[in-house]
Amino acid sequence: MINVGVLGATGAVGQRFVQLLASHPWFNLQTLTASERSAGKNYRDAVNWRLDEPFPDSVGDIVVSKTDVDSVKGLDIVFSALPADLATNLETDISRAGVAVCSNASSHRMDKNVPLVVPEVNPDHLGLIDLQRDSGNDGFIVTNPNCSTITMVSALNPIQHRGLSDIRVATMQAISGAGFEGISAMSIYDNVIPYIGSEEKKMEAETLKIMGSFDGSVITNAPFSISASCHRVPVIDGHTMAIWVDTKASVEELKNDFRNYKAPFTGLPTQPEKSVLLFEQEDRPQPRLDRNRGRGMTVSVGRIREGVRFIAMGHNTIRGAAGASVLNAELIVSKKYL
Ligand SMILES: NC(=O)C1=CN([C@@H]2O[C@H](COP(=O)(O)OP(=O)(O)OC[C@H]3O[C@@H](n4cnc5c(N)ncnc54)[C@H](OP(=O)(O)O)[C@@H]3O)[C@@H](O)[C@H]2O)C=CC1
Ligand SMILES: N[C@@H](CC(=O)OP(=O)(O)O)C(=O)O
Repeated sequence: MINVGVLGATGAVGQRFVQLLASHPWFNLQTLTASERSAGKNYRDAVNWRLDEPFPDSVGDIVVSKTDVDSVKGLDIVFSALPADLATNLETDISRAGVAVCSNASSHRMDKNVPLVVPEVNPDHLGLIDLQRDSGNDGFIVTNPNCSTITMVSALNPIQHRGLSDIRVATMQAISGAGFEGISAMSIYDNVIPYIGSEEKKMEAETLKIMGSFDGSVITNAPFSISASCHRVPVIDGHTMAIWVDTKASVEELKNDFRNYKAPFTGLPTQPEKSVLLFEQEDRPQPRLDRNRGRGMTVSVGRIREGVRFIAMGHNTIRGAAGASVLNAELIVSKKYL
């Protein structure tokens, strides 16, 4: 078994990590950290469990640790669900202490030697781990993208080989993306908020890195332009987006690409049967009906029309956050980086 911990284990993403790791077949969840407010309490007393899934009793007696390097030294992997300002230095320090960090936080995503990975899209970018290890330290940082970015690149991946240019996207993002205390009911009920801080820049920059090519030493950005407009809507979980792409391929060719798409690997425990699912019905996908497909790991697409325009939707705290990080860790193990 591989010994793992979760940083920020009491938060919205942290609870998803705990749910996914409590009975994971490869990973032994040993350490849970949070703020000084929670440290020293049993996890069951520290956490306000807010997921639909039942609280995993097997981890209830773990005593929550402070979030520092000493608390996680000796673990094989830590999963980070920390606020980005805290993650910046701490993730670096933890990796320098010899621990592999699989992070959800945005702090290191665009660092030159840090892989920003969606396993189905750019597994080869894990090669950057070797460059991080050039300094003689076994630890490293691997990141997963922003939740909207993950949904979009997962949906573009099956059709990227057609040659894409001038990508435009308009998102409709769930409120769980802002964290448990992130947005008040008075702000979002009966409303749409046409602004999510830094989200558009992240979608644009991260997509070009992930869909770019890696030659063993540097990543060259993907050769298309991308323009994003991001909006918060009153949905609990599941980010939906309308995507426009310029391509010479026909609608029927693109539908066949989605129908025939297979992930480039098998056998990872968190991998869904279908990473991308094409809906033929004209009113799907919908977040309430489709976000839990593939245990929250399937990205659903539909309404592919001339233009070319289509809809994509993914569970933002599973496929878009904790599940993405756990799948990255499984890929890291399967590729023998650990
Ligand atoms: N991939 C993606 O797109 C997504 C990424 N995220 C990212 O994941 C991270 C966590 O987000 P989310 O779960 O929504 O946030 P929450 O606010 O729900 O949780 C924050 C967590 O961090 C802990 N924490 C807060 N302050 C401190 C501190 N000073 N020292 C130590 N621990 C602290 C909290 O502990 P306590 O309970 O004790 O206060 C809690 O466990 C963020 O970086 C966010 O941007 C989020 C959603 C999707
Ligand atoms: N900003 C995203 C969630 C998030 O935290 O993104 P990031 O991991 O890029 O900070 C949302 O609100 O839906």
